[in-house]
Amino acid sequence: MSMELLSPEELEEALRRIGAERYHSNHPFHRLLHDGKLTRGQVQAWALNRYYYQAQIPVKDASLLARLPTAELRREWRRRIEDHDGDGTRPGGIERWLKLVEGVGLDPARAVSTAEILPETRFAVDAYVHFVRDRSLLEAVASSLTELFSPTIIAERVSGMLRNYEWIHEDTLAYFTPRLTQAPRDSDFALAYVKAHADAVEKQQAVLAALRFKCDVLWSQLDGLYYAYVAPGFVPPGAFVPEAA
Ligand SMILES: O=C(O)c1cc(C(=O)O)c2c(n1)C(=O)C(=O)c1cc(C(=O)O)[nH]c1-2
Repeated sequence: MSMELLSPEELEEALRRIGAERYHSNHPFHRLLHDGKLTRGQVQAWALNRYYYQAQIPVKDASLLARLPTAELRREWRRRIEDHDGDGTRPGGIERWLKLVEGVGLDPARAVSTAEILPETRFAVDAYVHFVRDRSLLEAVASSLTELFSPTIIAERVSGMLRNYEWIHEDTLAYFTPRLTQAPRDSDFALAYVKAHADAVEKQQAVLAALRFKCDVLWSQLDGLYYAYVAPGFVPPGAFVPEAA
């Protein structure tokens, strides 16, 4: 790996290469999900586990927000929290994810309790929250950059799932529609921040490592789902067990 100072454009290219190699769009569970190869119980397991990620996103954003030094930066980041928590009148992402859980046939209270999620989900999501809390502000911002790649996977997932599961309807997947505009807005801001502030070799290397870490957070959640619900199918004690189809 070269350890030269990259131009901002080269840094962006290096970040995008990490996404091309490591983003969870390359995971076999994602393919099975959008190709219609999963049973309803397996899709339920995905929705139930992914809820924990959704629920912790504003928690990690609140810890990041607290460290931003200016009103302008805080205003920008605050929007992310509102997107997920809602404003008391319009539902936010957490509430919309619960509609998805309900839409795939599970009681949303089972997602909210988090009692039945996989240990991999809990460890990976908690590691993300702790990373953002404990690392530099620059690394924390950089770890959100997987969102550069999410519009593509979301478009793939939504069209694939609507095409391939007759029991999934458009309103079930409504969670994802606002993400297609929120994610580019958020990641454009984070990318500009990172390109402006990663002005030394060590900072650039830390930024690249932060994005690799975050790809691992997403990847290991799908690994957990695959191991428990696809093959070999070892569901950890206490975790969600799909009803027999
Ligand atoms: O559907 C997806 O594949 C996907 C991926 C990601 C991501 O790349 O972290 C996020 C989301 N969705 C998402 O809905 C979301 O709100 C979100 C927030 C963040 C973040 O790191 O701050 N990532 C993501």
